[in-house]
Amino acid sequence: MSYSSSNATIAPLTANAIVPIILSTSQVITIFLSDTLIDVDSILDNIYKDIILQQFIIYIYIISLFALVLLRCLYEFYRKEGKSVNQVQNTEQERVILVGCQLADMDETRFEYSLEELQSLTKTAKGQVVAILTQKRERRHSATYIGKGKVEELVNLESELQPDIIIFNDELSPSQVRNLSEKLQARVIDRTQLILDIFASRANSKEGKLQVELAQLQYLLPRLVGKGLQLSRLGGGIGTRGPGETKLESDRRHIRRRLDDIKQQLSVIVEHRERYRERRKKNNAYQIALVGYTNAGKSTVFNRITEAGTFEENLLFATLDPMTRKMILPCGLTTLLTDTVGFIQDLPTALVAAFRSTLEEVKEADLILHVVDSSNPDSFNHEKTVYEILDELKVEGIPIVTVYNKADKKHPDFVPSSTSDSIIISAFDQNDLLDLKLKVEDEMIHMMNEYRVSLPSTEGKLLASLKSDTILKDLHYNDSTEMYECNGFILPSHSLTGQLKNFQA
Ligand SMILES: Nc1nc2c(ncn2[C@@H]2O[C@H](COP(=O)(O)OP(=O)(O)OP(=O)(O)O)[C@@H](O)[C@H]2O)c(=O)[nH]1
Ligand SMILES: [Mg+2]
Repeated sequence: MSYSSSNATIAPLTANAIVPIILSTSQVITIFLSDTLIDVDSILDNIYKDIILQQFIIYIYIISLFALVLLRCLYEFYRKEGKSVNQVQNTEQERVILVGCQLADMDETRFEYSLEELQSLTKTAKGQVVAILTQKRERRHSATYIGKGKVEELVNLESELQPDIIIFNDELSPSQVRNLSEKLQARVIDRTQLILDIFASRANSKEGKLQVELAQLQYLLPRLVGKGLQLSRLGGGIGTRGPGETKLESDRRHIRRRLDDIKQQLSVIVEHRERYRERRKKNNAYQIALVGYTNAGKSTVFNRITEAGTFEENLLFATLDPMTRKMILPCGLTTLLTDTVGFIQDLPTALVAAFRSTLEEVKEADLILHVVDSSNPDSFNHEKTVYEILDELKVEGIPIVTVYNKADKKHPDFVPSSTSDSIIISAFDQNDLLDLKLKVEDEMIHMMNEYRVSLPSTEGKLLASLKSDTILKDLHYNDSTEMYECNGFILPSHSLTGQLKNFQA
């Protein structure tokens, strides 16, 4: 490090040693040069000033260095503290009591599966189930969901187990929530709120966040009691999480304004998505959609046949945003595969509405791959639920292949029940995935028209398109005619169809 002055360059740490030498020699220099052009005193004055300035700068430098080190230490200390506080918050699970009401027309196993599912949902929302309380009733109690005696039982259980939250297995009416909350200390939420909460913590894209917020506000609006009620809902644990930074605390009027705003923003995104879809259609892309019950293994299949990086986890609703990737079939044909949000029994209507635009992708598909988890004892009902939701979304006339997944741990009672074409695979088995691709190829051929053309060698571009855009079954060069003889299958709507007519064999 060096210090520069107008007269000299002096290393700061040697400056003090130089000063006495300069002082002792200054008189001699003054005698010799007294009558000369150089004023030695003024030179020495300047040197003194430089040295004082230099020392001042060194002190400032050392002080700043200390301050910086101190600040860094404080920053590191608080960063670590903050992290450990967050870690505790993340790992600290909320204690949950689940409450279910089995109606007379609901069979025992169905009810058990729905409670198991509620447990999985609670686990996904990072809750810890400490007790499950159930009751059989003709119909749900209009004021408190479960009967009076059962509510008393719940109150006692609550004082014994001290849960943070009590989750009811069905959607509660606003008055049921109110009445139950009056009797219970813990937060009362229903299945819908739990699902909305999971969606809120999963939403990544702008569209996903807006859709979840829309669903949450639509759920909240009829539940606001009184004008101007404040809902301080953020940061309170399960059932209180909002999408992104948006606060869910406000009055009705504000919520309505926000709803309009979200709808407006979503319509812009939907328009963009539609344009994108049109473009894909124009490019003759063959579109395949993966649909299925949550946790069936859609993203796992998607990742392994397209080598994309979609979030796959043994949690419900791992995927919220649809994702599309290229999938090349063994015949060389390029298709577009879309992974979608999982379905669930009693999917909150607000969510179905909010995710309608996302699921529009499915309506546009040429083929649907319906993934079913064959290891789940309730797979039959899962399949049924998916069909019901597809009906609700008005997905009609699209061929469906049922993909029974998780064959490696198939449930002993599992029997394929699909009336559509089906295949049993394990997403972890490469051969099975190849079989799935061949199955897709087969399905496509059923929808295609056969063509036979003879192409002159000058039609290299068309030949390349036939390879990537159609299923080219046979291609050979005929020496005598000097033509390429091609035989394959093409979608009736494909733009190449017209061109091929000119070269029909
Ligand atoms: N044993 C076995 N596990 C599988 C198979 N396919 C998927 N899984 C597991 O099932 C779990 C759920 O898989 P995902 O691919 O996230 O399921 P998903 O259908 O995309 O779920 P959502 O996004 O929630 O709708 C993960 O733990 C996967 O590892 C399979 O063939 N065999
Ligand atoms: Mg997924």
